[in-house]
Amino acid sequence: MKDYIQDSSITNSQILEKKLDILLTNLRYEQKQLAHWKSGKMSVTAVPGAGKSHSLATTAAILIARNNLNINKQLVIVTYTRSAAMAIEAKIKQHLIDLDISQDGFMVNTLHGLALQIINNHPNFSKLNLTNSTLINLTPNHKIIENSIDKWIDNNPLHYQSLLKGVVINESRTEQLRRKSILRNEIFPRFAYSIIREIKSSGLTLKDFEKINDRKHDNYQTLLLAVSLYKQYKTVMKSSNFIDYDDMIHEAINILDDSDIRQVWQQKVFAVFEDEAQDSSPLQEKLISTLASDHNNPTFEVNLVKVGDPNQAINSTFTAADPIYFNWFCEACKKDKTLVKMNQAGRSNIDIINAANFSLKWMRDEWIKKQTNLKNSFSEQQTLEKNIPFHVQEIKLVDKNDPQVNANPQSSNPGLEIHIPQDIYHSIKLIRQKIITILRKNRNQSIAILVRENTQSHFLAQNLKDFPEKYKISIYEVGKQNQFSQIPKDILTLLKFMDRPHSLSYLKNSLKILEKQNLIIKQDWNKIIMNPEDFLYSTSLLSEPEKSVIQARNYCRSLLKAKLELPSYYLIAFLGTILKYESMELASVQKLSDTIYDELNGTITLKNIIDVLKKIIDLEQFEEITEDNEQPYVRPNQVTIMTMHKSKGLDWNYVFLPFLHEDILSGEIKISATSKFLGNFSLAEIARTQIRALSHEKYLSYENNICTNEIKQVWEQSKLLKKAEEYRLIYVAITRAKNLLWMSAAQKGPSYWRNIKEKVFLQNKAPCLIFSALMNKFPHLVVRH
Ligand SMILES: Nc1ncnc2c1ncn2[C@@H]1O[C@H](COP(=O)(O)OP(=O)(O)OP(=O)(O)O)[C@@H](O)[C@H]1O
Repeated sequence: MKDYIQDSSITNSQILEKKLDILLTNLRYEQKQLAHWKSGKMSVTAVPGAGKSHSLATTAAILIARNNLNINKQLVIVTYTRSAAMAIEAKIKQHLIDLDISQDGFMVNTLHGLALQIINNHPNFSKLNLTNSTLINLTPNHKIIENSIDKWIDNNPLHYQSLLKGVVINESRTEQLRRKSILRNEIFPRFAYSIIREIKSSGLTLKDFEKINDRKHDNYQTLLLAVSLYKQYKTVMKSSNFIDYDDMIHEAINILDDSDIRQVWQQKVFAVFEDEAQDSSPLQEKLISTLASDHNNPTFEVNLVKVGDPNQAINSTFTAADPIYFNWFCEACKKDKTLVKMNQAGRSNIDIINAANFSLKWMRDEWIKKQTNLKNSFSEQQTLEKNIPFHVQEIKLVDKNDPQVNANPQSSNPGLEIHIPQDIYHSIKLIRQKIITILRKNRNQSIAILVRENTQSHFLAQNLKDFPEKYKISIYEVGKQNQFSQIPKDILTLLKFMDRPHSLSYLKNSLKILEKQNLIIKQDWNKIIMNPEDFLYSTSLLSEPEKSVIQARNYCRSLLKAKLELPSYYLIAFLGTILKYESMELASVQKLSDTIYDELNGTITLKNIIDVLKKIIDLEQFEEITEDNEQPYVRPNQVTIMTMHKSKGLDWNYVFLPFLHEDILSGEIKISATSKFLGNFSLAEIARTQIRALSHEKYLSYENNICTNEIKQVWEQSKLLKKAEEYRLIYVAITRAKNLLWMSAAQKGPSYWRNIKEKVFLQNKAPCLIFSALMNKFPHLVVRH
């Protein structure tokens, strides 16, 4: 390269062309198809590790250079998390620096960031007044949700009664009180939270919902309940002058309805590239396809490229994302011959690739088997077959002379180990030995232990805590860092209780936090605190409660005593001690306390503290103190402990997947015992499945029975979708490993992972189904201990 740069007869544009050629040559054949995109719609579906992010960044740089993109004509890249946006932006910038061209021909943004930019650019056209409104981060316990529920109950007494009645008839007054408390404080908040997000992202309007009025409904009229609660929420939000994150996307779409504004944006946008497109929703689709259209020729093909892997969709059971939209986009591109498949991946060793390919095929076959058992009508069966939530894909090794250094790394030992330790402590012992051996040989290796739940991360971290000192190996427990964001919310909950101890919900929420911190024992609080007064100040007329209840009561009483006895400026620090926070968490508590008192500027009362803290939480203004705010998940000589969900998009040399047990990885939706009077299902999940089905109807040419079927059938459907997502989660985890994938399912483990102390009772555990299938497929790699 240096030769031609120094050759004075070569012009700058020739040098640029040469550099672009090199960039292109360094892509694989499949990746080049993306880099050759010129206009129109294209879909790229790629196996894990195929280089989606890598080739997207290279393609962006080539397009920016070849089309002279600049601040007035930009390539827009949309991703789903801020960290992914930052990573892609850094890669593109580096290419542009190497190419010696300006860096303003592109923008990388999350969808919300993009929406905010549109709103801010046209403040006079926006109905949302971002300066006078409060942007809230919706949670199930948010006051707005509580208010919406209360209003809905007042306005819909008959519908409410039918829910209270449930399917288990019990008219006793105590039972009625209990049900009221559970509906109001448990079922409705979760229901409202999930349907609000689902409806908002569904792309459905209230008009769309009107058409379901005449259809048959289930006994609880779940869909109608969802829509009327949603309407109530909108009214309450409006009257409080609040907006939520999804309002911003709606508002950006509304602003773009204006033809002049649309023209400005469509002329500015060269094309839109969407990364992780399997996580898209109809609302997002609407915004980006508007931006990607040609203003002068609206019937022309959109300049839209979607890149994703449908088999890595792991957000659809807790957000409104749904891989089905990406699949449909791929189908459309296939017809137009603009579907690109990237099947070669250089990330992993061949044994890991074989395990991943086998797992995916097994998952798909299993799902089809289950689905066939659920045979509905013929037409439904056909639709379901078309919408199998696993894409047929096989990861292939890269060719010889691949541009990736050390592609498909080889090792003298197998790249897959399947262990069956005696119990979870034995698993830890094996993991410890293996890590020490790996890093003794080569300190440059990166290692991750991926688990299903944060409680398991914590257990692992506790059992590896001597590593930094004894073996000079760093331990990074990711969940622990993230728990810090919970600190202000937990403190607020306790303060609210201290302010109004007779509020049933405040008391219950506080008990849950004490429970989460392992300070008190988990129990059915609905029964115990039905009357807060009795619970807090029991009189001798009432029978002596159990020890565990007394313990909980003492904690609550000490909170109330602190309110009376401590100066207000000391309350937050006091709560940090009560909750037994550790050093880094306590530093965050101190920072929080300082921030609040600075804001209050002298007038410190409990009520004022609560008000300021609420504002801080709603505006997400508080940044906790963490060991490293950049959260470097992949580092040499470090063991990163995190959940499988968080691991998406990352890779490590060595990946450990311990505790692969069926009870935790079955994908069963857990229904709390207290809510069973409604039936053996989750009302929130029923509504989500129905809303999704209705939203799919917009793309299908016929009515989708799922939204009006009997609850039993809808529930079966919800369960299947959840199971499919759980399977995909394991697929994501498996495909993170480069050199070695170490899997285990111990024969004995705890029934409950929270707060595992020495000598906890262990019970027999069944391995999860995929683990058993892998054992059967690769018996020579199984180590029984
Ligand atoms: N053409 C290439 N030349 C060099 N390295 C490459 C090439 N393609 C991919 N890689 C490397 O392969 C690894 C995986 O790439 P990348 O992370 O882009 O894959 P991905 O498809 O986005 O993965 P995932 O599906 O897991 O998110 C990275 O280390 C990347 O640098």
